[in-house]
Amino acid sequence: MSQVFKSPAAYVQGRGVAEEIGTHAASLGEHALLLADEIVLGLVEDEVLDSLEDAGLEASSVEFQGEASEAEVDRISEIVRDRGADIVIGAGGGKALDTAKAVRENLEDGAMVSMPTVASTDAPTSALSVIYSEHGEFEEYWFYNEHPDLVLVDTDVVSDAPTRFFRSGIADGLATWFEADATYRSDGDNVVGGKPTRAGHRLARLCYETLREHGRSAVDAVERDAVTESVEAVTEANTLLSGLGFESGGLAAAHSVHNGLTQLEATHDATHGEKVNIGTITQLVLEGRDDEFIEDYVEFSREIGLPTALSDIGLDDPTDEQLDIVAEAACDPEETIHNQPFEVTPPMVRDALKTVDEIAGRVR
Ligand SMILES: NC(=O)c1ccc[n+]([C@@H]2O[C@H](COP(=O)([O-])OP(=O)(O)OC[C@H]3O[C@@H](n4cnc5c(N)ncnc54)[C@H](O)[C@@H]3O)[C@@H](O)[C@H]2O)c1
Ligand SMILES: [Zn+2]
Repeated sequence: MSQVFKSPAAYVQGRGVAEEIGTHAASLGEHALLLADEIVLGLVEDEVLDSLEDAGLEASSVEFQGEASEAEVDRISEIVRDRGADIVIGAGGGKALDTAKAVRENLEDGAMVSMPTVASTDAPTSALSVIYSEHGEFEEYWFYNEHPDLVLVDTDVVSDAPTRFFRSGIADGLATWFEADATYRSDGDNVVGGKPTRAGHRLARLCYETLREHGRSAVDAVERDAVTESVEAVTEANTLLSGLGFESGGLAAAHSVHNGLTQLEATHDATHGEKVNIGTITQLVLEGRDDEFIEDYVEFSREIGLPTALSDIGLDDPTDEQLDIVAEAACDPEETIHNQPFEVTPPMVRDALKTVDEIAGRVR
């Protein structure tokens, strides 16, 4: 099978770049529709619509209801068609962006712009949506041929958002390296339909190194709504490097465990990245990493303020039956856990999850 690397056409990041969105989006179409929830509209709507209009585009907005579900995609697609828009701009967290990507698929020759207002996931750059039931359980991935035409990240907006999102994005980015490396070692498939290139693998490594080198002080800065060079570095790692790294590098156990965890309603208040961090530590245990390595990862997670115990993501005293549900879902034949360079079975995942919990109790 061939090696494949894919990416968005353009990536723009910096302080105040929301004001420039019109300049960057002008060549993509004629009528832009901004999709964002009430909170995010309150933050960026005026600025974005003004910038689009100043660049000669027609511009309007629609309120996102919060879940990246098939029903929401259908509802928004109809609004976009009614208005005759040819550019969909998703602004907000991963769910708003994933919904905007799915809506673009329903347009003929439509363009799509990702404008993450939190550096919480690596969703902005990818050509896929993670689709949930209307009640928030993971359902499936929808894959597309086209990437976002533009990804635009305003670091002033990102640093003003609650720090929890920024921490969660770091977790999503840390997982990228372990998953891309597992895929590389197993000669598994990446997410864009091929074998990983050296670029996909090395960008995942650069993501990890950037987060380990700048993560702590970037979190300190964001706690005070400050933008520093470390905040720029971590925003790029969480968004661009993690995005290219996971898609062209490949996913493995950490995200399958995340998907399994979403089966338990008790985890629904934990963010994507928070659940992924439990998935990463589970992957390290599955891989039989030595104690020092795992303890170092757990300690770093703590310093960043990321969950390391099941109770940190809402699972106080989970029963074996609950952990079996998670493990079964994580080992679904469609899951990326099978990119690990060894066979993974549900009992292995259940036992790794229990061990992760015990390690978290010991490593303080
Ligand atoms: N498609 C992909 O490649 C991919 C990759 C990773 C994650 N995901 C998906 O992304 C989703 C998780 O995304 P998420 O963690 O960003 O959460 P989210 O999209 O569920 O929620 C983000 C929340 O942050 C709020 N918000 C956004 N910007 C803000 C700001 N500047 N200030 C204050 N509040 C702000 C929004 O109102 C919303 O409530 C999951 O559905 C996950 O599966 C997709
Ligand atoms: Zn993720």
